[in-house]
Amino acid sequence: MNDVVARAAELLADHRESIDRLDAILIYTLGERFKHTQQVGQLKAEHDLPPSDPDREAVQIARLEDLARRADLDPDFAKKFLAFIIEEVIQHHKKISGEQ
Ligand SMILES: C=C(O[C@@H]1C=C(C(=O)O)C=C[C@H]1O)C(=O)O
Repeated sequence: MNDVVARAAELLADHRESIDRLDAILIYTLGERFKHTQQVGQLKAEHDLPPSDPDREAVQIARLEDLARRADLDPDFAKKFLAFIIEEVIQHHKKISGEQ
């Protein structure tokens, strides 16, 4: 292996190490987020509140789009990512309330 190829392999390994570390942060962060949303689901079920809250979601989407711009992340991607997570949360809330 020449020096250039060896250096590229080193850089690749460094990037992959960072990616693995950040993926772990994402997973643990999502785990924490779901613990809170499960508690919200319990509260909603106990007080007969609907599983979804579109007004709250609109505020969250606007906030995340703004954060994404500041973080050099595509705001459309941030919006789709949040929508994907919220959809899963709403399914959990429906299950908790016995609606599903
Ligand atoms: C967690 C809630 O329930 C739903 C899920 C949300 C979320 O995952 O952030 C946001 C709004 C609701 O549609 C909530 O009402 O706060």
